[in-house]
Parts: sequence; structure tokens; C-alpha cells
Amino acid sequence: MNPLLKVKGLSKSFGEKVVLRDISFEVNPKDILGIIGPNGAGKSSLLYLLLGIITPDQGEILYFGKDFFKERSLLLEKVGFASHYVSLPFSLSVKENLRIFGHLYGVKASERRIDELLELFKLKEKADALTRTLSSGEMMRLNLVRANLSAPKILLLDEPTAGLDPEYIRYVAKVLKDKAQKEELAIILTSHQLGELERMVNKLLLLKEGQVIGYGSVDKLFQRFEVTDLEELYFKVFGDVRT
Ligand SMILES: Nc1ncnc2c1ncn2[C@@H]1O[C@H](COP(=O)(O)OP(=O)(O)OP(=O)(O)O)[C@@H](O)[C@H]1O
Repeated sequence: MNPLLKVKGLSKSFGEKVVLRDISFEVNPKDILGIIGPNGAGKSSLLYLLLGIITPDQGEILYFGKDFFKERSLLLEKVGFASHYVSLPFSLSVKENLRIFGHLYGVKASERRIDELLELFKLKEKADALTRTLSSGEMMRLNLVRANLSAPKILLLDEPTAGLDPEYIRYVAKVLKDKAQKEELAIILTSHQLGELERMVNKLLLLKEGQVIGYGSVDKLFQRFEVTDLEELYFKVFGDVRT
């Protein structure tokens, strides 16, 4: 069976600046892949390439075995995206935003699905609130609801726990992990919250200055770098450049 997503030899530069060089990895159902690396390593740029927001200079992206560049709109119907810096129209209520998003993107999001997802991400009480009144953590959870509306097979999440308090970080991580298992999704996420990431992911992609310096199962990477947890791995691999 084809992987849900396979990336081969992806490279991207902005002018002289090489942002990503020869990136390859794949994800299968139930995989949760964590992309980690310092600020500016290229994590968000990689997600933008996977969404078609920017175009690679080289390389291949295959969703469900199909060439992303030939069938982009069709393939993106099965991909959900959430990020802490995406905001939704402020003058609409939470529910109006979700209905409009559904219409705009041709997502068959029934009222029931919207209600279920609002319940799951603990936003039911905010359904009729104006989006401008949401806290940053609530906005992040609304973005997660939106990303899940189309019942995607792959979720791309850029720092999905940014802005959440510790209790919600733990809760959202559990929800995402359960979803990956039950709905056989693949999730690819970036995060700087190493403790929570370690509880969620089964695979890691270590990015440094646009290059992969480690990729594979968490266990294998821990063995290879002779570490026992993700924080130790992080500092061993990326160094403590600021001291
Ligand atoms: N449109 C662009 N033009 C020029 N340089 C860019 C552009 N977008 C990103 N970059 C540069 O590419 C590099 C990678 O940026 P990116 O946002 O992907 O990093 P990141 O790993 O997500 O960082 P962070 O942890 O801070 O979110 C940075 O040096 C950034 O300045």
C-alpha cells in the first residue's frame, strides 16, 4: 500500500538562501511525525511546501501515491492544516466561521460534525461568541476544529499547542493521538514543546539549517544518539547555541 504521504528530495531556496535541502520522509496511517529544530530551521517552510503555498525547486510530493503537483486541489481535500498564526474573520461568530469555511472549501461539514468537533476541542460554550473575543488558546482550538472539518486523512499542524495552557496542551495532545489511532490519520506537526511531543509522536524528523540530520522512529533515534528522552536528544543534536 502507498504511504499517505511520501516526500522525496525536496529542496527550496529563497534567492541565495537555501531554506530546505534534499528532504525525504514518509508517513503512514496512525503515524505521528514530529518535526523539530531550532527557530529558522525550515519547519514551517516544509509545511508550506506540503500545502502548495510555496513551490519546491526540486523534489517530489506524493499524497496517497499521487503526484501533488498534478492533482493539488483534489489531494488537498484530504489534508487539514492548522497553525497558531492563522486567524479567522473576527467579526463572525465561531460557528459562522466554521460554516463559511465549509462552504468556501466545499467541505461537507454538517451541523452535527461542527457541534461534535466544538465539543471535542472544548469550544461548545463559545459557539456563538464573536471570534474577536477568543483568547489565543481558544483561537488555536478553533483552528484545530477547522482543520478537522473535512475528515482529513492527513493533518499538518504548525505548533498546534502554542498558546494553550498546560492542561489544554495535554488534552489536545491526547485528542490528536486518539484521532490518529481511531481514524487511521497521519499527523505531521512542528512543536517546541518537547515533553508533550515525546508523548505523542512515533517518528521524528530532525531539521537543522534546512537539512535532515536524523529521521526515523523515536526508539531508533534515541538509540542512535544514545539518549533517553527528547529534551536530551534535542540539546545533543542541536547544541546549546545560546550559552
Ligand atoms: N518568503 C521568504 N523569503 C525569504 N526567506 C524566508 C522566507 N520564508 C522563510 N524564510 C527563511 O527561511 C528560514 C526558515 O524559516 P521557517 O519559518 O521555515 O523556520 P521554522 O523552523 O519554522 O522557524 P520557527 O521555529 O521560528 O517557527 C528562515 O531563515 C526564514 O527567515
